[in-house]
Amino acid sequence: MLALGKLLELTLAGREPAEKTQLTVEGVRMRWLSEGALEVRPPEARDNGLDLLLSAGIHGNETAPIELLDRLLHDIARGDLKPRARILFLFGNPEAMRKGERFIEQDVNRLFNGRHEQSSGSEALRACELERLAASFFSKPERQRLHYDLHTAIRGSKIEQFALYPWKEGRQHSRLELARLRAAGMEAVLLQNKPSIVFSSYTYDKLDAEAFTLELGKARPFGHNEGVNVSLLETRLKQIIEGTEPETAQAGLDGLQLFSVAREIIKHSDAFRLNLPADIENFSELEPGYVLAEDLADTRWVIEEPGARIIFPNPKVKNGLRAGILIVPTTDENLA
Ligand SMILES: O=C(O)CCC(=O)N[C@@H](CCC(=O)O)C(=O)O
Ligand SMILES: [Zn+2]
Repeated sequence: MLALGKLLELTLAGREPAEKTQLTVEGVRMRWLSEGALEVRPPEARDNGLDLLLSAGIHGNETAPIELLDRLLHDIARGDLKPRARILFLFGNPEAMRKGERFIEQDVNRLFNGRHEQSSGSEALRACELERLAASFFSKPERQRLHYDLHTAIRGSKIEQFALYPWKEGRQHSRLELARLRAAGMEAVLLQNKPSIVFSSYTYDKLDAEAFTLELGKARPFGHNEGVNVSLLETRLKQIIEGTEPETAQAGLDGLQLFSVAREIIKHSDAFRLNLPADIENFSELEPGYVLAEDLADTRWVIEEPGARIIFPNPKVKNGLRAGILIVPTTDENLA
């Protein structure tokens, strides 16, 4: 296999490849751009006009998505997968991946859309570099732009695989993209309703990509991901890459559950308390009247919304950041 197919090995070893560009037997050009960043370009005659950004390892301990991208890259480097799309593979936080940690000093996925400029340190620099790499990749006009930022969650989930769909003023969420996600195994989608500082929001908002964060299961160390079943997603990604994706019937969304954000729970101070068991699962329902969280100055987060559920509860985040999202079921009536 071509050395550049071993991007994960290079990244985990903190090594730069001797040769920065290589051609597969199929004439596919692989170009190492920077640590954890590799561009794949099909021969011009085979290029179908899709620019696909696949990122993982934004959180260094979320290894199932990293292993998935590694498998795809190996297949391309061996000539077993024959891309018709241009692809950018990104491993988001190499330093944290090497240490098996979510992040080192600060969460890279809270540093996009301008936030890295108000910060310092290696993770702020990395967020800036990821924005630059994505912007340069998505700078070609008249091409379709798609970004999947792959994650696994800190805790177990009543709904294992789901997507978060960013928001932008004046832009409608696409039914076709949701149908594609359903075919890729996603069981639910959270339709965001305000701007955000995560990577997929940056590529959606600033680079006009169709962009999603995908949650694929629970985070585990490398080699321990047999419980994370990514087979449907993997099949779909291979089809997208090879341009052989079957048409998706978009009318009914095939049972895909839709949610919207009711409220983001923001931790304001060290006095913040989240009144949930440590092992609570994502998508657990909370009854109206329940005091979910308390903070300084008698701030209380009381559930008011019927059908409310919690995702990503995390009282350990830094002050000023999201310590959970309260979501409610929604319908497909506003989809484009
Ligand atoms: O399990 C958790 O608490 C977090 C899992 C995770 O990393 N989720 C992403 C979601 C990004 C988004 O809002 O689109 C994150 O929190 O960065
Ligand atoms: Zn993550």
